[in-house]
Amino acid sequence: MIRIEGQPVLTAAEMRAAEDAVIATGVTVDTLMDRAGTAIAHAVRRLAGSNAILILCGPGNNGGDGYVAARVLAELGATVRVAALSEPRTDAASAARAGWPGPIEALAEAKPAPVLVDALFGTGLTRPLNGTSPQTPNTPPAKAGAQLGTAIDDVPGSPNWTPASAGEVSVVERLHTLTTAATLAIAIDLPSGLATDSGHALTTPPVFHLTLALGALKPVHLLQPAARYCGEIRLLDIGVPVTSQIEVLKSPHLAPPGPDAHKYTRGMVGVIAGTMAGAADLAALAAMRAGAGYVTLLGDSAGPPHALVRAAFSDHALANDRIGALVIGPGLGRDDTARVRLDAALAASHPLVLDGDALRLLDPDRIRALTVPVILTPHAGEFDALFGRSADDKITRARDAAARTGAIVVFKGADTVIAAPDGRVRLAPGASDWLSTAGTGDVLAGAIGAMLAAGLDPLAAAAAGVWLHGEAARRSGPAFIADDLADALRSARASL
Ligand SMILES: NC(=O)C1=CN([C@@H]2O[C@H](COP(=O)(O)OP(=O)(O)OC[C@H]3O[C@@H](n4cnc5c(N)ncnc54)[C@H](OP(=O)(O)O)[C@@H]3O)[C@@H](O)[C@H]2O)[C@@H](O)CC1
Ligand SMILES: [K+]
Repeated sequence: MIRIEGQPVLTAAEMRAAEDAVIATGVTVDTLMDRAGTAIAHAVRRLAGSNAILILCGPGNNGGDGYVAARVLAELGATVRVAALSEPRTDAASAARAGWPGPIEALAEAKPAPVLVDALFGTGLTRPLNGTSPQTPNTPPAKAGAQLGTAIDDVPGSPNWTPASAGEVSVVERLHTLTTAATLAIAIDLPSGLATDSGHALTTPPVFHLTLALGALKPVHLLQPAARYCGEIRLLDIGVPVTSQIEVLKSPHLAPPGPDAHKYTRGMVGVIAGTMAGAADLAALAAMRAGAGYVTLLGDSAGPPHALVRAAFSDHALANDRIGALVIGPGLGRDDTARVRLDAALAASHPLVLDGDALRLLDPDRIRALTVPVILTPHAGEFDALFGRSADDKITRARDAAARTGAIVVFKGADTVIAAPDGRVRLAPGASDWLSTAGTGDVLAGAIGAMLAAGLDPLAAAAAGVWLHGEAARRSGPAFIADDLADALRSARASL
């Protein structure tokens, strides 16, 4: 099981193309399914210990993976049962089922087990589960002592098999019931019911403890609301080479200051204050805690720390060519003073982090006309206001916005998407729900400002800022306030 940091993320079509490329070299689908099922079996065996396992198999290749996993688990000595939704519809899944020597129960009648493995639907689910299965398999006739090793003629599709006659079963209801009854629920590739690429649920699945992604991560594992159903995510290698412009965010390489460092070599950040001075204070504090050597706050400010250099807002103060990044937007306001300060900031030719009210005062064309590196940090409301609403998925929207403005776009949320104009994307996994409190966005803007001023390229700066922010939140536990979060950036940075 591979941890997900830094891993490429592929859409369903890209994953199929990667598999097809391997198949074109002479490797069969059955071989890939065998690798997938075997990897699943070993992972499940490690997690399940001696607990009994129930594997739910669907009609496609996701179900095929389930049959292979069942066979290998049985060979490994595990107590394993299989329940099927319907007949296999692919040759590979049929072959996999034929390789399972035990009985196959009807999903409608299967009793729970302590460990539940969902191999009903994977990347092939393209429409909602309508709640009923079209071909409910009948329970095979029970033979005395029928356990593992039962003859193959007991399974659906065999001469002894009789199709369902006892009505339809609600797939979704059975999945929920059996998952809830289990103490460990594992989804194969993705929880059944979720769309692979959009982050949406076609049908609401239960919440799993763990999802074993096959061959590569997919957007479903990172985008909300889908990701919250996946639980922990681990990647299983199935020998399919994959590359993508989209990667999971990973911890940044941030070198500590060298012996010849001084405050300016570590990066000077200018933060522009506005009507709500506290927001700019938070951004400035965050820039300092993230490691900036010198932070100056231009405009009215009152709070600590003493290390923050305060100055009146002026074109002269803005013209300081030591400033490596300007942060503008937190608490800026939208009045005439705010517009004057924003115009001056855009004219000052420093790399920019544009947040909050700055995003409300600008339009995409004006951002596109800027010649300095620019990082935008909109939350969903600011994003909609700037780029318009759209039904597209969050990755597509962030990419389009980056291409349109020429800026790095940090589309914030529980599933922050960072997109560059050249199409590269970084996806931040599993943000703390406690980040939903005032001022945390200001902290992010400041942290990104520190990274930009330190000389990281804009995508790396945005990614490093988001990572530090997420790690600081994780370290802060529950019920922190934005001031605590800014302070915790120090410990997040120290953990690298
Ligand atoms: N390709 C490879 O090399 C490898 C792939 N691998 C594995 O394959 C998985 C993808 O397999 P897959 O493409 O067969 O799709 P899968 O998710 O099993 O389901 C499709 C089936 O469900 C049906 N169906 C769809 N919607 C439905 C609905 N609402 N209600 C009812 N039925 C519905 C659909 O029917 P259809 O839409 O054609 O009518 C079709 O029969 C992938 O996640 C990974 O686990 C690995 O083994 C490695 C090698
Ligand atoms: K599944």
